Amino acid sequence: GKSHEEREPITRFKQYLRFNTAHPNPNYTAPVSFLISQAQSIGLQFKTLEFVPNKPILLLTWPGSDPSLPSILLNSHLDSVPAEPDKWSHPPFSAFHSPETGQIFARGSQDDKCIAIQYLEAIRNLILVKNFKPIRTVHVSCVPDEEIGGFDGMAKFVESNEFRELNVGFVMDEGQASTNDDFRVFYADRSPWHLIIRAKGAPGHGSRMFDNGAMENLMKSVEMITKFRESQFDVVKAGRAANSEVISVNPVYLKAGIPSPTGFVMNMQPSEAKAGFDVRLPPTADPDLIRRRIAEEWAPAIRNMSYEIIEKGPIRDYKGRPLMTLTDDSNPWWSVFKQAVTSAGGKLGKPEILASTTDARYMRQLGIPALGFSPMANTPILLHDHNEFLKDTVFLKGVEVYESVISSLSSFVEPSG
Ligand code: MET
Ligand SMILES: [Zn+2]
Ligand SMILES: [Zn+2]
Repeated sequence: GKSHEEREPITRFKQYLRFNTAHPNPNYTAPVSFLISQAQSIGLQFKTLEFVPNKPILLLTWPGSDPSLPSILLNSHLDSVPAEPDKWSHPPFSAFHSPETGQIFARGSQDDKCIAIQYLEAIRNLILVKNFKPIRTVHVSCVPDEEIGGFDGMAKFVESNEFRELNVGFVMDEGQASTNDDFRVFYADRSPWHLIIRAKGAPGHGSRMFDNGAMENLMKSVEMITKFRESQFDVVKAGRAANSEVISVNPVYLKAGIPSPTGFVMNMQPSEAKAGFDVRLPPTADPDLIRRRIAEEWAPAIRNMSYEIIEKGPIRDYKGRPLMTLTDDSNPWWSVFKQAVTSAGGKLGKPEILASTTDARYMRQLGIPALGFSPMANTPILLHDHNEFLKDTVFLKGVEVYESVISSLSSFVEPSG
């Protein structure tokens, strides 16, 4: 059996997982109070910033001995995507802990409540057990609304004086689980667009065949988009690129038809139809090419189509460069990070582009190097999925890895001269 001490980090993880932070109505107040009480018990400084009412940003600070050096920021988000409880084997905010397998089931267990608690547990051990003193100041930020684009969260934070005053030199943010022994590390995210295409057309009797109906117009577009999607996916299936290195265009909704009390009117062809797509662009993709394709092929005005592209955040940094952090010897942070993972007994896979998107893009936009990392090896990738879980042993190993990473990053002083 495990000692009481060993179980405590798990207890705190489960407590944090039990706050219902799912959109569209995430509870931010309770988890922020909980994290503040954790920070107080370790002796960290804390403050909350509210750039938008009821969207708190929690900032915890562990002052370094040389506050003139750029600081380290460890970021995570407070919010979660929704869950469909009926489709889960345990309620998504119960943090059910299986005594047989050690799996802890909860929405947010992988994405990304694990890292918030791991950061704090690692810092707790460094302060209370190892009596470690950082040279650089270490900040932990817990931000709202990442899952809906971060506009009222990280996007506001990075524009603030409070952020500038932190003088952040290097950022760690969330990554993704690994299904093998290696940990994964991410140097860039794909940029998300929401694409909505609308078709208009002649209405008519359900029995009639005619040209240019709204459904026909929309479905022609859906076919073309499907072909494009297949062309990208074929590159992945042929092993010539990773999922995250191609452009994905996935249909997420279809809306058409004339509602009736029992469903839809079946003998009328509607005059309007629309479809929504989640589009993700790798950092080096040319957004203008895809914009042109949308205008000319996917939603051409000549087929009575219109469209809306909602760009969810920046795609280039302040100098117009793709949002990427270097993972070679020219970036000293990379070497320090890599060495720290290795010395904790971890193995790192080849640095990757993240298929999804994180708040790290807002900091990369400022030119600050940021790596995505969630130390979960031998774990199925369950973010945004049913029955999201993390094993207790994997969680605890992650705490050890962060102890090494945080102590190394905060001790790193660039050789002078
Ligand atoms: C609309 S921004 C997207 C944020 C979310 N983490 C995702 O990758 O889907
Ligand atoms: Zn996340
Ligand atoms: Zn997510």
